Parts: sequence; structure tokens; C-alpha cells
Amino acid sequence: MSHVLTPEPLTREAFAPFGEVIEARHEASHLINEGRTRRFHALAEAEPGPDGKPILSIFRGMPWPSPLTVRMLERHPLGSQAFVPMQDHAWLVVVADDARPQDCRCFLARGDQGVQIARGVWHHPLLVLQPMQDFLVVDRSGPGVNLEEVFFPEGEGVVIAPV
Ligand SMILES: NC(=O)N[C@@H](O)C(=O)O
Ligand code: NI
Repeated sequence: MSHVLTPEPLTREAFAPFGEVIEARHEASHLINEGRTRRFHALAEAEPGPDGKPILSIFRGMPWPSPLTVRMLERHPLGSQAFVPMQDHAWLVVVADDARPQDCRCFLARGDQGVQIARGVWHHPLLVLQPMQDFLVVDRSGPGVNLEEVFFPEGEGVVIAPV
């Protein structure tokens, strides 16, 4: 039977088991360019894997059908995947320790927060709350199969409570 998951605020601490939060943390910053730019340095390190290379793409996300229901998870065993919103709208990140409905956690990310999902971490594909939202995505290009998917049994989807 389906169960309902309430999104929790995205924080660095809460997301730590799954990867990093990419946000302008003052303590990670210093001034450059004669003080005219603040660099928020090395918020995450892309993991392209041993024979991969990091690539940058834009994902133009559109909403999944409502009520939003997580029916599957995926992971990328060979590399990390980072999502940084290009428009300031809140969005959702679903991750899980293991690919079971009861292991899912849903984070509500602000429009100024991105995430890097660590290599091999189960997650749902991009989830947006607007009709359309672009994300800069840093992930891996290279040989090998970098996508593993698990589909939940019929009727065991996870309904995400509306935000
Ligand atoms: N398939 C693809 O590149 N997108 C997913 O990996 C995702 O996490 O959105
Ligand atoms: Ni992915």
C-alpha cells in the first residue's frame, strides 16, 4: 500500500548521507577579483569515476503527474550527479539509503540550493514544482552503464505530500 512522505527542509546536515548541498555558504567563501566577486569555493567535488569525465548539461524539468508519486528510484554507480537550479524556485529531491519505498526521504530545496547526489546513491529523477525549471547538471560521460533503476511493486508508490 502507498504511504505518504512529507518533504523536509534541505539542510547540509540532513542531506550528508546522500551527498552535498550546493549553496552560498559564507564560511566556504572568500573574496577574489579585487574584492568584486565572492567565491564560494569547492562546495562539492564532481566524481566522474575512474574512466569518465565530468560534463555540464542543462535539464529543463517539467512536473510529474499529480498527486506526485514515487514509483521508482535510480542510481548512477559510476559517477555523481549535481543539480543546480537556474531559476529561483523551490524543488524536490527524493533520495533513499536503499531502493525500497520505506527508505525514501524527500527534501524541499530552496531555489538557491542545489545538490550533488553522490555516486551510487538512490534517487528519483528530477522533480520540479513549476511548469518548467532549468537546472545546470554536472555528471559523468564515459564508458559503462551508469544507470540502474528499481521500480516499486504496483500499489507501493510513495505519495509526496503537497508543499
Ligand atoms: N536520466 C537522467 O540523466 N536524469 C536522471 O539521472 C536524473 O536524476 O534526473
Ligand atoms: Ni539521476
